[in-house]
Amino acid sequence: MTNNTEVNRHRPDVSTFKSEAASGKRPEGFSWKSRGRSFGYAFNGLLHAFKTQHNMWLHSLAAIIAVCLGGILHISKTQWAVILLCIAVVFSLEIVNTAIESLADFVHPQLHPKMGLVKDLAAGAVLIAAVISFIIGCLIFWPPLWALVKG
Ligand SMILES: Nc1ncnc2c1ncn2[C@@H]1O[C@H](COP(=O)(O)OP(=O)(O)OP(=O)(O)O)[C@@H](O)[C@H]1O
Repeated sequence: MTNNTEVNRHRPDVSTFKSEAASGKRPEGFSWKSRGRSFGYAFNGLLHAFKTQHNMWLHSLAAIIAVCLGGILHISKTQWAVILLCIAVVFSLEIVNTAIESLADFVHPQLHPKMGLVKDLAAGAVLIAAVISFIIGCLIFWPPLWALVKG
């Protein structure tokens, strides 16, 4: 369940957005300023997910372990690419899951079987990515780790 106080604390200041909308400035053409602002909003979402989602901490721990093992075991460039892709997919899906949870809580704060199913489905997507990533990690790290242990 998403904490509303946390949501409000990290929500971007939308006054600029509102004033632009009111003055009919939006949609605007390309500008580095608006791209920078857009990047700021995305970064804000990331920060919110890291601060409020305990699963993000677990994913971070797993990612740090994987990166350390990759460095220690000198895995190949292709293996690095696969590991980094796994990390990106798990983090991205967790953030999408958080977005769906927030939306569900906002649209329908009361308990409803459909809302429960929506959240279960989003959580299922994260679970698949995390389990498959774990298996990929084992496939990549186990052989060199075993060789290191055996001496
Ligand atoms: N509004 C709701 N109606 C019905 N069932 C719900 C509702 N909200 C949550 N649930 C059920 O409770 C489960 C957990 O929901 P919650 O929002 O706490 O997600 P979580 O992933 O466990 O929490 P967190 O985001 O803190 O890790 C859902 O997967 C769903 O089965």
